[in-house]
Amino acid sequence: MSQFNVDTNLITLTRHMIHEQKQHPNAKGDFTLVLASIQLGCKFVTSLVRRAGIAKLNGTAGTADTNASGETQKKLDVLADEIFINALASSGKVAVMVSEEQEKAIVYEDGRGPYIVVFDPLDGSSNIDAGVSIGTIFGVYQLHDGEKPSEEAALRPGRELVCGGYCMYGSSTNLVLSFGNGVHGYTLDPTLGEFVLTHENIRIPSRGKIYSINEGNSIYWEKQTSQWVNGVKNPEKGKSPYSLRYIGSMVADIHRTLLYGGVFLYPGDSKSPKGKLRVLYEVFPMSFLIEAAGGRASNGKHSALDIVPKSIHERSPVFLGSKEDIEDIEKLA
Ligand SMILES: O=P(O)(O)OC[C@H]1O[C@](O)(COP(=O)(O)O)[C@@H](O)[C@@H]1O
Ligand SMILES: [Mg+2]
Ligand SMILES: [Mg+2]
Repeated sequence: MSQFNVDTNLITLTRHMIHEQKQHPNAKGDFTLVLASIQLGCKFVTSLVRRAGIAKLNGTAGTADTNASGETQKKLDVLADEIFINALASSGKVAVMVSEEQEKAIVYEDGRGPYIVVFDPLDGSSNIDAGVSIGTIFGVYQLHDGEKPSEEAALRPGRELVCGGYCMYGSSTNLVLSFGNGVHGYTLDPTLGEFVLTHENIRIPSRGKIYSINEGNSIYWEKQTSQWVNGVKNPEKGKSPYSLRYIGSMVADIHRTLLYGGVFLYPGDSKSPKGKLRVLYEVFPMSFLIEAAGGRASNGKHSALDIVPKSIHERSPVFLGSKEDIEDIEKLA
């Protein structure tokens, strides 16, 4: 801190990465480049989100196209996808990309690598036009020694992630990530253009007071979900019921869950037995963060990080949050 009460020694994500790189004498800086490209993507998307209404970037993309999950694409979905693909490609270190908005994986067979990046370029699309928080979700894997880049190479359990995170475009832009040991949050200083460490070592409370689920689907729920939700709404005498919070942007709902505790649920139901959220670029990175923060990530039966996806846009039910709450849900399976 300077004599004028200005922190002249800010810990930024870039600085953190350089520090991490120095801890590994054999590191060539490849991962630092990948993360620099993710940071660039997040800053670029921030600038578009902030100007979306003025620059007429709200609304659908205007094509008859839907993405691989059959959802109509918004203009910002398409732009964010292009931004991240270009940024990651220019790092020269990403051999395989899987995006929500691309039907097939993008595979580079020109010897670049060694990373695989899976991402949801813009999460919470339905909230874009209302100015509600949205985000980007990403996960990074490393190709095994001698492994050729391919779409199949991305079909690995979430436990093998080397990094998982999200960027939330809300009242501020927050980048939250983990390399497996601890979860840190950085806030974009719009004047510096840098992500500054603001939330060091985030730990999720072991039990929460909030449940987060699309309750409009309750007529379709399976017994496990109905029983647990009914339980927290109608507690035994002397205990308070849980509060309901549901934004409808996974990034924003998980951000709150990480900071305040509680649960975020997108279960399977009779309408959609596998739920809605996609394993590779929604369930895995968020599960990785939740578990690294001391919480529990489940598909209702076992850790969501142990799912082995068979296709890149596969879905899974997901139950994320405070460890004791999620264990209670698993006991009802
Ligand atoms: O409207 P629903 O069915 O409650 O679904 C909400 C969920 O869908 C999502 O918007 C899906 O993400 P995309 O916007 O990336 O397709 C999640 O962010 C959110 O948790
Ligand atoms: Mg999403
Ligand atoms: Mg999306």
